[in-house]
Amino acid sequence: MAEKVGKILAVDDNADILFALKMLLKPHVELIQTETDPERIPQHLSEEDFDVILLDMNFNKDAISGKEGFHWLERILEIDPGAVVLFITAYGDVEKSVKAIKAGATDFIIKPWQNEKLLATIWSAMRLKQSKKELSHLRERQKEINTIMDQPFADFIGVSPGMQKVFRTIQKVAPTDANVLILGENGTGKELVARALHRASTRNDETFISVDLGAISETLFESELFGHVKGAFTDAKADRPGRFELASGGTIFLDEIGNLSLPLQSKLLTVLERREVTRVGANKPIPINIRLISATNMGIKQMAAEGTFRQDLLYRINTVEIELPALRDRPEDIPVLAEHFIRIYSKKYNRQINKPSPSVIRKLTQYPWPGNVREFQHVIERTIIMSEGPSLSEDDFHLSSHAKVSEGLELDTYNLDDVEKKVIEKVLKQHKGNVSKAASELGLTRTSLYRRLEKYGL
Ligand SMILES: Nc1ncnc2c1ncn2[C@@H]1O[C@H](COP(=O)(O)OP(=O)(O)OP(=O)(O)O)[C@@H](O)[C@H]1O
Repeated sequence: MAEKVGKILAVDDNADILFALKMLLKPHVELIQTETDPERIPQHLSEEDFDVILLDMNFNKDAISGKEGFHWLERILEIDPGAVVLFITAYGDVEKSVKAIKAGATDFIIKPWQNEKLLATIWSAMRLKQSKKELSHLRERQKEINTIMDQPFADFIGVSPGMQKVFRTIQKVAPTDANVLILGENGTGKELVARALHRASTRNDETFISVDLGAISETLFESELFGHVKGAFTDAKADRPGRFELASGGTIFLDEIGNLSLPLQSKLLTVLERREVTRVGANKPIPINIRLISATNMGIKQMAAEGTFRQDLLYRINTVEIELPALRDRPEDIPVLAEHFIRIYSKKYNRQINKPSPSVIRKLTQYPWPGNVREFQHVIERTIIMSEGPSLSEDDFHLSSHAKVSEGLELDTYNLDDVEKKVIEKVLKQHKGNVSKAASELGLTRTSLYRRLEKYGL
């Protein structure tokens, strides 16, 4: 190792041992701090951020029980739960090493040691510390991102009886760890419900990982969800954890679960039953501890009855169901949502916009909102950008293009899939094939639109 890396604290009552460690480690590490008095450990920890702590198991001369070492291990982990501690003892045996590791030590070094072996153990402990640091850094980032992302839409708006019922269910279910299935059309706020459940759960300090199952291709499914080891396939250049592993301790949100093919449903079911994942190319399963929240806009019970969605998987995921009503079915929410988004976008675009007039609210309430709140939000944003004065008038809201689409649509069938296909074709044509514009018009995300294009072979 050319560059000196890592800071090490070695604690042993035998000064000769410490001297030998210092001589061995000095050429390789950034700092090797030695200490004969374990009472001074807390002070060292407060002064320096050590990567690895080498800790003697017996401090009293002739002691062999290791009790003192265990006491200090406990103290160190109290001060820094992420500390990486290697026990040193001359009396090491299998039983004690197992006990030490159970108590939170990372590994075990037996005196007298072989230099090569000792160095190898220290390097791997150092790598572990590095990944622990990265993980905690990622967690902090995720927390920060969650707060930032939640901020503009922190308010989950809804005064209608339908939404009030949803809020009550969230409050009741969030702390229970029960698997939740969220049902509702596109843009009704399913992801908001999932995040609200996570925030109100006991796991709220941990990660919330959202996976759009509809956007993951069949071939990448396992590697994305369960991870892979280096060399498992051509593009696997390094070990990589999957989403389940990343979500462990926290919540995983599987969006668009109804889009999974039957073979992938079986793979998912196995993971949920065993509560462990095996990275692609590995043979050792990794236990996972997750809260599962799923969502779909499809008629999943119908699919289960028809055999396109596994009944046993449905039972696994829907301990509790939360159904989000479509926006057209909760007109009471239109005025509050309008005020909410006007507040957000007038701030974003630095505009002074008044509360919407009753005639504007009437117009917004009469429109059927096929893309639900997402579409509503886009319309408000677009209208604020295009409007001139502080008051929005009815004419500022251009909702007619949607009406035209449906007016000009010649239907020779009422099969919903065929209707959806026709509407998509029409809107795409209207936007000259521009997927972003078409998606926005349809109140869909680009990914959702792409998925539909694939589904209908467009
Ligand atoms: N009740 C609500 N209050 C405030 N904002 C909402 C509400 N419902 C939805 N939204 C907003 O609408 C947009 C769509 O919501 P979300 O992504 O949660 O819907 P979804 O049902 O998961 O959509 P999809 O099925 O397309 O994935 C988001 O920007 C969200 O913040």
